[in-house]
Amino acid sequence: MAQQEERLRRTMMFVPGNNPAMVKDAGIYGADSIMFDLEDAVSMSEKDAARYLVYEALQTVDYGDAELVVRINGLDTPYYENDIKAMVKAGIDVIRLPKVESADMMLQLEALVADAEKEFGREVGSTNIMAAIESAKGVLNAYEIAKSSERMIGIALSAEDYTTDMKTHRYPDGQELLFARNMIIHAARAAGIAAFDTVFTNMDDEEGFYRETELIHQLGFDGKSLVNPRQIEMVNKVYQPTKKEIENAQNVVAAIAEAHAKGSGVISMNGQMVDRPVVLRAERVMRLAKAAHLVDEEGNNIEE
Ligand SMILES: CC(=O)SCCNC(=O)CCNC(=O)[C@H](O)C(C)(C)COP(=O)(O)OP(=O)(O)OC[C@H]1O[C@@H](n2cnc3c(N)ncnc32)[C@H](O)[C@@H]1OP(=O)(O)O
Ligand SMILES: O=C([O-])CC(=O)C(=O)O
Ligand SMILES: [Mg+2]
Repeated sequence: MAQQEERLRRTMMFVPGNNPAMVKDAGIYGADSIMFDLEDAVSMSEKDAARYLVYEALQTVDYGDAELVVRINGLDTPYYENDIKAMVKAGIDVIRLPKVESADMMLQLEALVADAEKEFGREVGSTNIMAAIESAKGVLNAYEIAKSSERMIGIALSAEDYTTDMKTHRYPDGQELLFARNMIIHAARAAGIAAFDTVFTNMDDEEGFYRETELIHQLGFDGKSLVNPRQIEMVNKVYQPTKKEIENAQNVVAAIAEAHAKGSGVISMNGQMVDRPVVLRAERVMRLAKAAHLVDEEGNNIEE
């Protein structure tokens, strides 16, 4: 199982790699992860220019605490090798491979990333990878893909290509994605990595975006791929814990700290057994509450 430090990944925003203004300002909106796109947002004639622009931006722009991700071109294109070299050289945090259908594809990526790390003097193993699943075959192989490499931090559903492969399209109720979403969230959880839901492309349908975000939050996804900064606030709102959840988490964290101080791992709180899974859930609630600025670094409430 890939053991990566868990960080919040509620919002992973696509930024077209050929758009200098968007690339330069991508850090100001507060996305947890910024995903520069070299693939489908970039036309064939601009592939080299986009790679160069993103490479330069990674050297010069301060993106703060955001995780930096790049979606490279697929393994069936003439571009992916140059993409991998340039992005590893620039020190990208995560390489996202699109249209992944098998674990072998991730192993191919992993080998090229390791070669590039050696070539450019980066620490071997320092570049993380993730897979976007965009076909029936990819969905059926989701678990093999998810556990293919120690470098894997997550898998994402890419529903635009997936629904095309399935000979359907996207509907408002999302029924056509139920199987894929469930496969992906199970594969990710079983492999101990993050699960990302797909983009929502109708910028004028706020209600639909809210409903979809509520659904994927309920299913257990870590977050969503986004196409527009306006979507960030809504996702953060859905992922923000309630006052009651925070209070309960604060009590659990305090109680377990006290128990540990006395050398015990299990305690009872208001007649309820508190053990490791309860503590892990409470710690996640506290991370989400901190990210939403509802509690401070010590976990104390911040007054509104
Ligand atoms: C199926 C797939 O593969 S999806 C992934 C590939 N697609 C993409 O990457 C598309 C990314 N998104 C976009 O290009 C745009 O958001 C669009 C075309 C969807 C909508 O564009 P607009 O209607 O112009 O967006 P909007 O009016 O909300 O833009 C507001 C501001 O946010 C900026 N912005 C919009 N989208 C992004 C983005 N994805 N990344 C960074 N900045 C962005 C705009 O430049 C604008 O900045 P400004 O106020 O300084 O001029
Ligand atoms: O990863 C995403 O959600 C966007 C994408 O490529 C798709 O839907 O095909
Ligand atoms: Mg796609």
